[in-house]
Amino acid sequence: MCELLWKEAVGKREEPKKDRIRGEPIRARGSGECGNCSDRKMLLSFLAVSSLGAAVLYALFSWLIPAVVQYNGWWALFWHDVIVEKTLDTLTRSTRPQRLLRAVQQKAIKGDPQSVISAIDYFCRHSEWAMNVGDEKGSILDSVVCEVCPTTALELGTYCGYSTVRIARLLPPGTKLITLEFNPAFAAVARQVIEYAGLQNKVCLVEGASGDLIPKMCQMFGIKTFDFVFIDHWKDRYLPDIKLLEECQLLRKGSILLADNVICPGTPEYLEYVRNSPHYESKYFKSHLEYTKVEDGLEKSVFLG
Ligand SMILES: C[S@@+](CC[C@H](N)C(=O)[O-])C[C@H]1O[C@@H](n2cnc3c(N)ncnc32)[C@H](O)[C@@H]1O
Ligand SMILES: [Mg+2]
Repeated sequence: MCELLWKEAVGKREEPKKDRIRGEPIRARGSGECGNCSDRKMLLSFLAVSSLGAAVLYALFSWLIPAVVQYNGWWALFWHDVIVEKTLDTLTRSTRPQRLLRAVQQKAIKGDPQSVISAIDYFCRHSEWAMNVGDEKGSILDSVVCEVCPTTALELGTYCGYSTVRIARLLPPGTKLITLEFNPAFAAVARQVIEYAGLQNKVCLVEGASGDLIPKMCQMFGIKTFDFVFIDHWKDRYLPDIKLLEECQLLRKGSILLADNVICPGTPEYLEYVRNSPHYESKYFKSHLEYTKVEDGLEKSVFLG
């Protein structure tokens, strides 16, 4: 009986092939083992290698990459702005500003600017990083706007309208914020974000390049000088554009310039200029690159005339 059961159990295995001349079983080449043993060994090594690979990938994505991009500015921008954004754009067939707008429409309360700001910050901390000034530097921006209490205000670089909403919600009645954005797709999203926050009457979003629009401020809006300018467009434009504001006499004694990202990605020529020019008194506010732990800050410069 036992013999029968044993045959039943092992009988289905292939008989090892035998050497035709010597009649001995042929062993698996090189290993000194039978074919089945070597298959099992291969399977085990495959499982070991793939589990090791999975563990390495897990460590990479759950720990190493987040740690590196939290503390290294170059990697943070490359990871969030190139790798993640392009991948998500391709996978979701939408753009980051469109995804950000959807988050606002789903999470924020219409007509409530604070809820729009919170919805964007939540989206950027939990779903996708985006190049808004962010909550940490945003509170410095808020305090400067409150201190200046401007009657004329200009923003260079709107993107999705996050800082526009932050500034406009604090403006005294009757003050309009002029914000410039040269990317039509970003401008279209920003208009919807500003309208969702109920601030469309306090903001004038102009589509176009700062270099072309700054000289037209008087002609377009009858503006003589700006009390407050928030500078947050492409970093190589900071210096030429404040020189343009000076040339067009759009700065008065006491006008305040607040420049974002002076450390990361950085604006060395601009900093050198405002810190060494006798026409400015400048102060650095240390903070972090939006939604990371990388050092960045805002430079507040008072125009002395
Ligand atoms: C860093 S984002 C602005 C972020 C925004 N201030 C915020 O904190 O929510 C910079 C924006 O400036 C725009 N920009 C860059 N150079 C510009 C220029 N010369 N004129 C107008 N817009 C510009 C870009 O298209 C981009 O949307
Ligand atoms: Mg910025």
